[in-house]
Amino acid sequence: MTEQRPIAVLGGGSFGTAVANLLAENGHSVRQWMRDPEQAEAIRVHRENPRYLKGIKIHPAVEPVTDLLATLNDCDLSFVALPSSALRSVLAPHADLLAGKLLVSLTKGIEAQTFKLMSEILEEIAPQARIGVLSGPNLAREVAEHALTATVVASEDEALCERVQAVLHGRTFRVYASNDRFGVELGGALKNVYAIIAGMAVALGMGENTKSMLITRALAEMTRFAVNQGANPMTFLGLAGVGDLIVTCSSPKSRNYQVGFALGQGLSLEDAVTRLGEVAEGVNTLKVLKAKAQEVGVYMPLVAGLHAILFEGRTLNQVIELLMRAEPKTDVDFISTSGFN
Ligand SMILES: NC(=O)c1ccc[n+]([C@@H]2O[C@H](COP(=O)([O-])OP(=O)(O)OC[C@H]3O[C@@H](n4cnc5c(N)ncnc54)[C@H](O)[C@@H]3O)[C@@H](O)[C@H]2O)c1
Ligand SMILES: O=P(O)(O)OC[C@H](O)CO
Repeated sequence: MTEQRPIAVLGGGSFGTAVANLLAENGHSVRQWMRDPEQAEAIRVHRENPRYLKGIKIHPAVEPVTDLLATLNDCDLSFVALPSSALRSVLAPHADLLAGKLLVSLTKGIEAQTFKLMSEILEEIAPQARIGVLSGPNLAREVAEHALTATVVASEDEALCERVQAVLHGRTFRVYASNDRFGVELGGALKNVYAIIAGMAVALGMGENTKSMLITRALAEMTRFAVNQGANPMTFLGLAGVGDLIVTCSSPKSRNYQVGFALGQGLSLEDAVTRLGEVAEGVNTLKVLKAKAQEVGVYMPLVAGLHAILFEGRTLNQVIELLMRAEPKTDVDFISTSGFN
């Protein structure tokens, strides 16, 4: 059923645009808020977002807007697709408008100073709001081009999940539900770090065995950390865990993978990020995750290895030597090894 009130999408980047189009194609009227009036005007006139999703037609029911206050007033359901570095500063000044509203974060990052996930920030800013997250193997361009795609909406609020499924579910976009908001959101944030490593491995010409080892050991690390933080490890077997890890570690369309690929080609981190010109959340996540893993005593050798290369002056060969010669471990953490002597 078509919603009476418009639905808001906050963020003028590639994923905000892809989700705004999906909502509009499902018959909803959409206000896509962006900070840049010139970008809004360009979309209004040309019906395209050339900087972020060149070649994708923007549906007539998507209205680009720059008045955040009016947008939050007019809409009771908002999808938040802002970079993690901007979410708090954009929404905190409007906290009083958010009580009772439905806020769904699409952002896959961790706040640098607090180690908070985006829905935790939303909760802090707007304790009276109803909060959820959407995460999964969802490359924006493929979503916009109608590649068959699945995602997960997660919240303790079942009615919120049903509403998101109702507005977003469509012919090419399938929305599964979960009540593990923390696990789903953590999966989306953590996988970005491993996509950088995977991109590097490809640029360096590493083999298929290596790529498979990387993805599988990444999943082991992510899950180990998540369990330490109180998440349900089973969530990591789903779309928002292994699903998103696979797509981001295998696709040159992923920005995090692209940063890793550029690093593997010999670019500095600064040049790799500049060349990308879009958000690659994994760079910040790597810094905060390395510190957090150390603080809570979780063994994350891939995270530590990438951090050592990018921020501690270690060479790739030194790190590979360390990783490969590390003390042998058991394969899967959560299987009892009591049968071993
Ligand atoms: N692109 C994808 O395939 C994809 C898929 C799923 C989730 N995500 C997540 O969505 C989030 C947004 O990513 P994206 O791909 O849309 O980013 P993007 O790089 O395509 O665009 C970022 C947008 O945010 C805007 N922005 C930056 N700082 C801002 C600020 N202070 N105030 C207001 N707007 C600001 C930019 O102007 C731009 O419009 C990220 O956390 C990303 O991990 C992206
Ligand atoms: O382009 P990336 O690396 O931000 O990844 C996009 C999505 O998160 C993939 O699910």
